[in-house]
Amino acid sequence: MEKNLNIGIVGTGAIGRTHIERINRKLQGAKVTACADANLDFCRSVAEKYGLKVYENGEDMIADDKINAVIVTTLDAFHEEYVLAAIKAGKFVFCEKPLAPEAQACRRIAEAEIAARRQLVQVGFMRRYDPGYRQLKALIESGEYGSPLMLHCAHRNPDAPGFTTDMPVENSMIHEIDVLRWLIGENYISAEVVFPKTTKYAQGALKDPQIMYLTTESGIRIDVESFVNCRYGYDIKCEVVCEEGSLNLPEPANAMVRSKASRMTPICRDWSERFIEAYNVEFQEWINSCRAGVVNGPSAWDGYLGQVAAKAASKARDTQTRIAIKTEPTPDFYKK
Ligand SMILES: NC(=O)C1=CN([C@@H]2O[C@H](COP(=O)(O)OP(=O)(O)OC[C@H]3O[C@@H](n4cnc5c(N)ncnc54)[C@H](O)[C@@H]3O)[C@@H](O)[C@H]2O)C=CC1
Ligand SMILES: O=C1[C@H](O)[C@H](O)[C@@H](O)[C@H](O)[C@H]1O
Repeated sequence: MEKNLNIGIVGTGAIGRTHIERINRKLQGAKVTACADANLDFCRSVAEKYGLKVYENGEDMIADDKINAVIVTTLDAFHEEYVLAAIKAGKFVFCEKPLAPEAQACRRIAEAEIAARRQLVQVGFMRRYDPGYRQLKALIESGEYGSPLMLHCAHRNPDAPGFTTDMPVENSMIHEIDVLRWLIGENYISAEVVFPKTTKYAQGALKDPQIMYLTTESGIRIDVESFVNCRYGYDIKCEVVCEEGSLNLPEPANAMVRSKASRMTPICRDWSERFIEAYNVEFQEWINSCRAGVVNGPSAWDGYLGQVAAKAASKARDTQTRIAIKTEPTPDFYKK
């Protein structure tokens, strides 16, 4: 049996700490043993809590022979440098979404991986590991309900302090962009974004809600509502309308409470709660695959395809026109 992984994490912020907690206190086969972060003081406090070694910079940690695998949970703008450092060091690297804010940066990472002749990168598109989305994929692939024709989706947050109009597509709906392409097995050919009436709860100039329309190669029409100030909870919906049936993403199994002549079923408050099982499955499978020497989760090319679509949707939003989504042919290196 392969030895346990010693993982180094760059980025001890909100989601970085949830990943340390799940790997070191719940999952098997690996431990986060080291960390680095631009905010060194806070990084030290996290290291003290979990007994980690602190590195003053991420590159030194990544290069250390004692580190077998890397997790990147910094702000988006710094993903590329650390992912490239991990590839250069020949180490498996899990990078939270997005792989990088610009599609060309994702291409640079893919080219570095191809040059290294080893697939080392996995991108944190955790919805592919959610049991509900996996059920939907199995139902579609069964063929029992005919072909998908339309998808109706919603991605709602109770609130989103500091959100600006450019964020719903590239920070939030990037999840739908990836998971829906995985779900139906088709690439996108165009994007549009429209603005319904803005809620009074939108801060500053934020336009909220927004609706993104995607069209796939075979003509499937997808609408994704992003409503980041819905007030009532964190609510994710996905309906796949097929020729002979409608397939719906299951709600999390929260107990219904009957009290005072009423019924109440709690709704999740954020993604860490709604997708807790997806994150755990995602990381256990990543750990297992790293120990086996072959990673097979969302690749750097998936990261590139997602970013190209997201940038097209952003341009559609800013120009209020339909924008074509054009990607480079998939390199043989990434063909399953
Ligand atoms: N998969 C998912 O559902 C989610 C993914 N994310 C992604 O995770 C990443 C982190 O998000 P949060 O934890 O919410 O942000 P955060 O702001 O809480 O943490 C980011 C951390 O990065 C550190 N940092 C910034 N620049 C750095 C640099 N140059 N070198 C090293 N460290 C640096 C900051 O000091 C901070 O500790 C983002 O890319 C975000 O898109 C975030 C939330 C959910
Ligand atoms: O990555 C995420 C989370 O997973 C949520 O789904 C989004 O609403 C959030 O904006 C984003 O940071």
